[in-house]
Amino acid sequence: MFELTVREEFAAAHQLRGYEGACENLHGHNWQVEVSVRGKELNEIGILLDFKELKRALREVVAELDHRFLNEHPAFGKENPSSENLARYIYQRLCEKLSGHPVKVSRVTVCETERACATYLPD
Ligand SMILES: Nc1nc2c(c(=O)[nH]1)N=C([C@H](O)[C@H](O)COP(=O)(O)OP(=O)(O)OP(=O)(O)O)CN2
Ligand SMILES: [Zn+2]
Repeated sequence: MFELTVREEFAAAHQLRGYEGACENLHGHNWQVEVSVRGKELNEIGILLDFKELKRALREVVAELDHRFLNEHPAFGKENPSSENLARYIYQRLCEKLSGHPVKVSRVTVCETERACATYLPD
């Protein structure tokens, strides 16, 4: 089994509805996103999935979030744009984009800061 990992970042604002504290107020983060995919079969030149393709897919997903007020994004109309929900959303969008490739998304980590991260791991 092989695992590839790529990273991206985006800047966005959010507020956590129902949070008892300052995080209920509008504020922003420079979010860091780390994504890993797994697969068993390498192609004829020894590649599981071209990093270029993986980075492109992640950039496309991140572009939908960058410089947005995340609470107004359709995915977060009801669910809070917490790091946990963002990680799951990015996982779901990446699965769609990578469906034609011989890999499975194995984890998505979203960090609000260097010291606070949430990871979504599919069952
Ligand atoms: N499990 C989660 N907890 C919190 C989330 C989250 O998405 N998942 N989000 C927040 C807020 O977004 C807040 O902006 C972050 O709060 P915090 O990490 O406390 O940020 P501080 O800079 O204030 O951290 P300190 O280390 O306490 O200074 C809150 N929790
Ligand atoms: Zn926050």
